[in-house]
Amino acid sequence: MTSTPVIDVDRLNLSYGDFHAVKDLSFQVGKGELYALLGTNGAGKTSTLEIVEGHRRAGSGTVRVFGRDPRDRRAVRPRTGIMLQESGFSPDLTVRESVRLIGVLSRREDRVARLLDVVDLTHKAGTRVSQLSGGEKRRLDFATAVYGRPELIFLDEPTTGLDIRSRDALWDAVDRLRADGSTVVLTTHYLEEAQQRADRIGLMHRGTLHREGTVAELTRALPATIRFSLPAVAPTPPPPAARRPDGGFLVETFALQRELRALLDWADARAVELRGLEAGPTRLDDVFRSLDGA
Ligand SMILES: Nc1ncnc2c1ncn2[C@@H]1O[C@H](COP(=O)(O)OP(=O)(O)OP(=O)(O)O)[C@@H](O)[C@H]1O
Repeated sequence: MTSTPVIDVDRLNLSYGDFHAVKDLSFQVGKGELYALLGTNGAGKTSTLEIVEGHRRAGSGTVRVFGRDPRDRRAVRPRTGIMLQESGFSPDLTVRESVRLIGVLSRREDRVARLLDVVDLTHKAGTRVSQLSGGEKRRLDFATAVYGRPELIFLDEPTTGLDIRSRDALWDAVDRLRADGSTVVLTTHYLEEAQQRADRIGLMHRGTLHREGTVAELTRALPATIRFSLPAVAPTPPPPAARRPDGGFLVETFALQRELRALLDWADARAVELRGLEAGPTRLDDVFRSLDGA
């Protein structure tokens, strides 16, 4: 990382009683990066982000955001937008009032109408928060997190409950913010979103950063896969194709093109149909599954 990192976490530890939830965790996020902090359930992502966001005190270690202690709220908060998993809006406020209130608290400049347009809630501006659907509340959360185009944005499971159009709109808005230089920290259980969007991924498991890198770096160590199934009367394909418990076949290989060609030649020679054929590099899901034994 060439310039000073926006987020610098160094040997962070946190315990709840005698349970060691975050163990010697170190990572950095550079300016303009989209960093996805992913992990298994209970890995310690939320605990870590609560500390980085200034909501929780570290047990030990150092955390710096813009070179400051994140608990120095006056210095850090105006430069930061946070979309939490659970919104803390008053149910009696309208959508417009909620955005305006967060805007005042953020001490950033923006136009409420612009924000409502970004998240397609203009037609709900006068509606009380208590009357919004789950997806609409999530869009309101996003609007308040990006009020005033903050330099650093935390998105905690941002697309949970959003339909496909709203997801696309949210990512378009994130792309525009990134084009303006914003740094984004994302947590999500939708791995394909992280795979598509993240510059780098930190993979947490049981309190530690198990692996870190670009998607290519994380998936390189694992073989590519070919998946297919065969009609009931077809001959058995030669190794390395192996039958899976669901009756389909799986080839794991570091020579994807060669194995795929061999398989297609084998099928052509026998006039066998390869049903549901899929071939490609390892997905992030497979990296996750490899954590199970870790
Ligand atoms: N207030 C608390 N008191 C005691 N234990 C806690 C507390 N908060 C979290 N934990 C424990 O610390 C561990 C890490 O929790 P955390 O919420 O940070 O994980 P996470 O990676 O965000 O998980 P998930 O993906 O399931 O949301 C879990 O085992 C959890 O049970």
